Amino acid sequence: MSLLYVIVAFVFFASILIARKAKKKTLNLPPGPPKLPIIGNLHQLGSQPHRSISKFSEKYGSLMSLNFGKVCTVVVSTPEAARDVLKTFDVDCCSRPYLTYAARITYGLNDIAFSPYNKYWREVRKMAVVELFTGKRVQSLRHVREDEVASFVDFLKQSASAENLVNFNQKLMKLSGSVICRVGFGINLKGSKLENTYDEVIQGTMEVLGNFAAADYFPVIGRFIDWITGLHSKCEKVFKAMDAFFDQCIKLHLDDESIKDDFIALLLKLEREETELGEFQFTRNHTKGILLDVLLGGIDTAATAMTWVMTHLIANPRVLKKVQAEIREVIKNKDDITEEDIEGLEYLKLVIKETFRINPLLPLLIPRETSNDVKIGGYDIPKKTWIHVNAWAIHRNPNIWKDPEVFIPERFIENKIDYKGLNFELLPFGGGRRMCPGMGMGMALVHLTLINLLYRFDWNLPEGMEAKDVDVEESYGIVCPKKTPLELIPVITKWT
Ligand code: HEM
Repeated sequence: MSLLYVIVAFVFFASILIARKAKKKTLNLPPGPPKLPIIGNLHQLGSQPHRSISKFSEKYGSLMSLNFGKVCTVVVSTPEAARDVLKTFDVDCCSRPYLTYAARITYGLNDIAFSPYNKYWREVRKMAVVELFTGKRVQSLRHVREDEVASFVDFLKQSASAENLVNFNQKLMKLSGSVICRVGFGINLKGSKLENTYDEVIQGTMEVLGNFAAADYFPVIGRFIDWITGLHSKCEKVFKAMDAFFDQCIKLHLDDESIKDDFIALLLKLEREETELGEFQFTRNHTKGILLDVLLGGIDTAATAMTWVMTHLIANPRVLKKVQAEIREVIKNKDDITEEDIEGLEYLKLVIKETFRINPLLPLLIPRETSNDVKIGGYDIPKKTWIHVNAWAIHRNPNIWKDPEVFIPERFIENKIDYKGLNFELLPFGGGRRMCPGMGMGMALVHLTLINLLYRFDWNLPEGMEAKDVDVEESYGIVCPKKTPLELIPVITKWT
């Protein structure tokens, strides 16, 4: 009798497997390069996946299939295909894949950026857009940006007097971190007990999330590999440090109820009011998950964007001269530079756009996952396929951009393409439902800082170096920074 059960079970499972295989065979999947058994195309990613993938897309087209271990992915690399994914079929393509270490660090996906597309995400994203990232809130926090930029300018004056080199990668990260800590956590980092913990938390989290995680691609054995490489224990260590950091920041708020205007105060209010998000009630873990998004989303991005703008300006003296002339003409000896001043600075806006085109900070955005079977461009894309939108490839497509490798802000004079999610040719903030909600906040700091840097100071390269020697190579991580630090000497001017 029991043998009969075994045979029936065997026939049942075998027929499911055969049916699945048959279905897969009849699917019209996007084309892609040949794959190796088990690892698929992982060996072809290289140290800069956005670049290697772009090369394959030139051969296989705007929608291309790749396999990474057990994961099936589709890479999107033209504006038309990006429009399909981010607009026409956005609702089917806007979930996120389960990433093992992101899940741990976000308190079980209780955040916005890594949460799958579900009722919780829809509610929390709505809350964030209405409460945390509104234009009004960005405005109300301008005094923080102005204070921090002013003390950065003081630091630059001292460096200029001593003719010291300033490491932009490092110093702009500090500036951006100080702003986010005040805006998000209500703490003044400088000289505080949390300063060292903060460095450990930020760097550690970026490293854990930027590392290759075998667990995401190979069931069972992947976790073992991560355990051997030390990623697992590193993640646990970083998680503990981060959790302790959040607890200390939250305690400061609970001890002093007069702290009202930052993100923690707002999130604690939602906890107290027992706000409902979908089927869930807003808890401390949600507060911490969202704080993590603010740390990750807010610090590296703005700092790296400013470093890239300065890098391209130094490498292109003609553009630097032109943008400084514009700023000095518009600001005209006004000492209190404000964020509104960006309005009159048309050329600076073009410089920033061109920087985002040539160096999108997240070249493959954040991976998406289909939540239904979907047909795009005549191809079948099954449920649970990962989708990478290769913004880097789109930004360098020679059919859209003439001389795509060259830094030419003037290309945007006639061309009205913008980065606010409506033009699929330029996607530094992504697009569709998952588009970056912190764009206004990030850009406010980028604008104010750049106006100050370019209005008040001239900039010299280190002794013996010329503009043509400036290295514009990027390295790969969760955000793509300049590979070698940008080091410049500030020079006092009559506008300082
Ligand atoms: C120059 C600055 C910034 C750039 C270039 C940038 C870029 C991006 C990109 C490319 C995405 C992925 C979009 C997608 O998957 O389609 C994203 C998502 C996100 N960003 Fe930003 N970002 C910036 C600033 C900020 C700031 C200041 C915050 C918060 C304080 C923030 C919070 C987020 C969050 C929470 C998400 C996830 C959205 C979701 O999945 O629903 N970002 N950002």
